[in-house]
Amino acid sequence: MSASPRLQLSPPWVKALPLIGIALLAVAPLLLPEFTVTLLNYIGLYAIVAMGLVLLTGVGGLTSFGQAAFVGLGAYTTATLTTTYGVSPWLTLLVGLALTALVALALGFITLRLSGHYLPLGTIAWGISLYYLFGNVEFLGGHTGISGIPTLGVFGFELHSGREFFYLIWLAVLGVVVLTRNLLDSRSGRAIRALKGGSLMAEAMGVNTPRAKIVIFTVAALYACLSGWLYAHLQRFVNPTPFSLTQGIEYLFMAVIGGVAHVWGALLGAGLITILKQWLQDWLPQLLGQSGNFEIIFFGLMMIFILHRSRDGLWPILLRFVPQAPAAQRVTTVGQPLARRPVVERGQELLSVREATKRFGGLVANNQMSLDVRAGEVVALIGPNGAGKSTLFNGISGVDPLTSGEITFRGERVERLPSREIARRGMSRTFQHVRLLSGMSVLDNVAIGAHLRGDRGYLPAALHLERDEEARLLAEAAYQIERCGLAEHLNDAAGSLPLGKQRIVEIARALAADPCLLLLDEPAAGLRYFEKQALAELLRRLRDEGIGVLLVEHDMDFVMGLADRVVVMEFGEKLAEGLPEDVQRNPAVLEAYLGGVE
Ligand SMILES: Nc1ncnc2c1ncn2[C@@H]1O[C@H](COP(=O)(O)OP(=O)(O)OP(=O)(O)O)[C@@H](O)[C@H]1O
Repeated sequence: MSASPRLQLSPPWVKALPLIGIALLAVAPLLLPEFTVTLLNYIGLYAIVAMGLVLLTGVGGLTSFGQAAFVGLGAYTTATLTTTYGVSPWLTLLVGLALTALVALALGFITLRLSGHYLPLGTIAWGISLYYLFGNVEFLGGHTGISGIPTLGVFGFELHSGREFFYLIWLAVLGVVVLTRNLLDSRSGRAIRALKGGSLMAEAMGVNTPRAKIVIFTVAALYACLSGWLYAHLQRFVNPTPFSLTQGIEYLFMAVIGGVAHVWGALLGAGLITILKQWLQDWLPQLLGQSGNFEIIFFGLMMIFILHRSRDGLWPILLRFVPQAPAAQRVTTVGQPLARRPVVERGQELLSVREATKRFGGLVANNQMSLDVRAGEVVALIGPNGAGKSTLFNGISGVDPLTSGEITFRGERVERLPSREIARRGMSRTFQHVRLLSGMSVLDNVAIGAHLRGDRGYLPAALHLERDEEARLLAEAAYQIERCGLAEHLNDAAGSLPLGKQRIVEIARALAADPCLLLLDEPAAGLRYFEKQALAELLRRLRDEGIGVLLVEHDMDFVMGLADRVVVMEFGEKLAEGLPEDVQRNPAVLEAYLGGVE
């Protein structure tokens, strides 16, 4: 399958920017004074930590104030093992990374269950705890610290000076940039990007969101550990001060001010804050006539100002002055399309709901509701506002489980399964209130629907060893977009489309999962006449292919012209069920639902 997204050409100099940056970095230590090289070294070290925060906070939406403690873990591990036990620094890097991964997994399992402001508070708690651990444990040198940390040797060449160290630090920065960008540009990356504001939708598409959170938490901690390891061997001395909560806040400043959701924002933020800090530390005491950490006050004010002006930090502002990077042609011709689920024989029962009841406190939103859907039929679920239709959808799809009742999907009881497990069994849905990731392209949004059709994990993604699978996922997404009539919007931001089209994007996303049962919650709302006709035509084609469709819709012409059977709800209960023509003549339905109008 191939698709032809719009391809724009980018000015060659924009494409060359990273290469120009690398060339400048290569010659920098040869030309710049010692002081500037030292400053650049620190910018590199901080940028590595900030990059982790871009992933964790900017993209994943999980705020952490405790990253400095992980930097300390990396620094103290190598400081202790090299000075006390004479272990090779390269081995201590591996030990530090392993230890950090263990600590991050343990802390992540506890902390990431917290939501809202409890999560940042949790990170503050363990950030402070680790800091005091460094200062109070005797064999870690207490507040005096550990000195005499050996230099690093690379291929027999000892890195004694900052100039020599420069290349190692910036190689690490480059590595972290590449890993992060690779990770975000993948199936796993889409799962991570869905965490901020789209967890419920992502789970319904089969994403294991708790796992995604733990992974980015651990990756951010590992970046911090790497930075700490480099720091310890650059300074050759460690004490607890650089790993305090204040430094943790400063890392967050860097990520937020630079551009919290942008990989390059981490570099910008680290550079800006480090240079500003240096400058302010020189000048503010002179201006104010006394010494103190006045720069922190300045950074606080700057943060508030920038967040007022540009919530996404400075990087997006900078981008405005650069000719827009084009939407890359990401969909390519693929040899082998994704495998499809075996088709369920037409007429075979797909879904059976029995006595479904859902209570919200004292309110009974669904009361003893029962319905069936077979393969190759369209069942419409109708009823006045507040009848309980969306609640039933949420119960069936596992998004908000029932209070009681049974749901059998393809012969298996599923009412206690999480939504991602129900999705895995072939049920896919859209939402009444559209749940798209509005800043992401239509292509990426739809590709989330195909999440369960790939299996390459986070590590292959970071190393870009999953390109073949990724190409097939994107080709599938592009095919479904084309099938739903949105090919011209492939690379548009999903949030830029009118609401009606956003609903169609949701259908394409659901179809990308290769479902045997589709739950569509008000798919025709906001569509114009011809768009509704096209949608009805698409749903008829799906029915002919053997897919079962359960549809909530208020547009009666649309429903009656399409549905094979209609189930009517009122006050959470089933009022009537039957063929469209029978339901339309049912006096109870006319009275209660259609207000007695024929
Ligand atoms: N999370 C919730 N907490 C409390 N009450 C809820 C919740 N979700 C739905 N309800 C209530 O349950 C009832 C059924 O709502 P539901 O959204 O399922 O109806 P609906 O038939 O889909 O209506 P509409 O056609 O307007 O979307 C309503 O009274 C609603 O206020």
